[in-house]
Amino acid sequence: MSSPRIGVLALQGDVREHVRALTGSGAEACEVRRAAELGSLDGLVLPGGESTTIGRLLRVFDLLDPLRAVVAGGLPVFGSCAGMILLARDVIDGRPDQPLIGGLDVVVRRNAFGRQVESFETDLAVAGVEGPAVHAVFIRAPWVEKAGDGVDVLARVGDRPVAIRQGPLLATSFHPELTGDIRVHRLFVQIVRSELGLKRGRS
Ligand SMILES: NC(=O)CC[C@H](N)C(=O)O
Repeated sequence: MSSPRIGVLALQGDVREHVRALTGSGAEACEVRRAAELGSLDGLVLPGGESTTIGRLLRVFDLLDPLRAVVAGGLPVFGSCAGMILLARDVIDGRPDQPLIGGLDVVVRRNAFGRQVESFETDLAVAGVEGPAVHAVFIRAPWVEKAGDGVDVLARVGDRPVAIRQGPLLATSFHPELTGDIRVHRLFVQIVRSELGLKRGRS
């Protein structure tokens, strides 16, 4: 089977790490900066970084509406950390006017784990990821405060969802791209492949 083509939004954040993890998961990965590049993609990753900065750059580069359109059109998207915030329908403790792409029926709390533990690491069981627990790195991470019925929770810290899926959209509060364990990226590539299969079946 040919490799799915997966873009990584490359305005700010840890782009190279995602490209590496996607390539290791059997995808053809490319950096994306312009709306014209979205049309050729089978999937997209929104990296971690700073959601307010990425949001501002989305406006500057006229990417906000094109991204909303591809999400509404069913493109599989994986958002990690800041990427999860961008996919949310609303954010608590965001900056005023912070632009979101939306798509996931969730409200997230930005910088949710608080100052004293802004960054921490823990091992998590993630539904859909086989084998040992995933070592999860949280850096000023959000959590999911409210989720609609269509959202599957794949992992929690305490009772807070930190990995979720809604159809072709996947999001984690943590950074699977930073650990060298590419199983979450493999899960996303699987989602992309099965969406491609569905699309072919329909056409
Ligand atoms: N590591 C991250 O992506 C941090 C997210 C950041 N706190 C934000 O609001 O976007």
